[in-house]
Amino acid sequence: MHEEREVVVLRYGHRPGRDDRMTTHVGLTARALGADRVIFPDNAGQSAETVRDITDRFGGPFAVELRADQKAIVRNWDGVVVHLTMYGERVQDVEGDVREDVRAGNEDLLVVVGGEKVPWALYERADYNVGVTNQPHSEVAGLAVFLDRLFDGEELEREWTDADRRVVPEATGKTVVDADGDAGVVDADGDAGSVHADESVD
Ligand SMILES: C[S@@+](CC[C@H](N)C(=O)[O-])C[C@H]1O[C@@H](n2cnc3c(N)ncnc32)[C@H](O)[C@@H]1O
Repeated sequence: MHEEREVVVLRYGHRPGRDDRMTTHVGLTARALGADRVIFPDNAGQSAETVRDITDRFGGPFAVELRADQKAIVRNWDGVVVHLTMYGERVQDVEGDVREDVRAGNEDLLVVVGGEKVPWALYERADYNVGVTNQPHSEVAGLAVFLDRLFDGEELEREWTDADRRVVPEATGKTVVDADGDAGVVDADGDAGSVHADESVD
């Protein structure tokens, strides 16, 4: 369901230090699983840098924005707003309606994931409060399952543009090649060589 409509992930709230890794992973997951853009709070500059760096190396298109006005972004969003929360309606019950709303209205979609407590106004403004199970877990897991449901798995087939490097899927080993495919082998940090299971396992 991609076409020209934008799917944007908003990370609502960020505690520097404590949330750095989680916020970075929200961005990486948004990118890997088909969103067009992530918006981080403006105190999450380090996470933004990491996600941009991965996009430069492994491809896009994917945009990262830092914004101070989280409340206003949600309030003024011109399109559909989904808020992921353990208290929401079951994803399996509403995923079709969300897809239909986005398609029918040719609307952009904002997917909001929280960190610490989110304001009640977000529950009220959201067109859908969606639970990926009604059990407490993590924004990264919730986002991954929601995006995969939204795109019906099609995001797994996505092609990447402007990548420096590409992972070669294989049963065993860690091979990363130039994106052209033929200009030598690099490892994930950009050094020459490939890493196989007998040499190193992270
Ligand atoms: C540490 S949790 C906070 C849990 C919070 N009490 C809540 O409202 O979901 C941080 C974020 O993870 C996401 N999350 C946690 N459990 C979820 C679930 N079962 N379904 C969807 N999203 C979830 C929500 O976006 C939440 O804001």
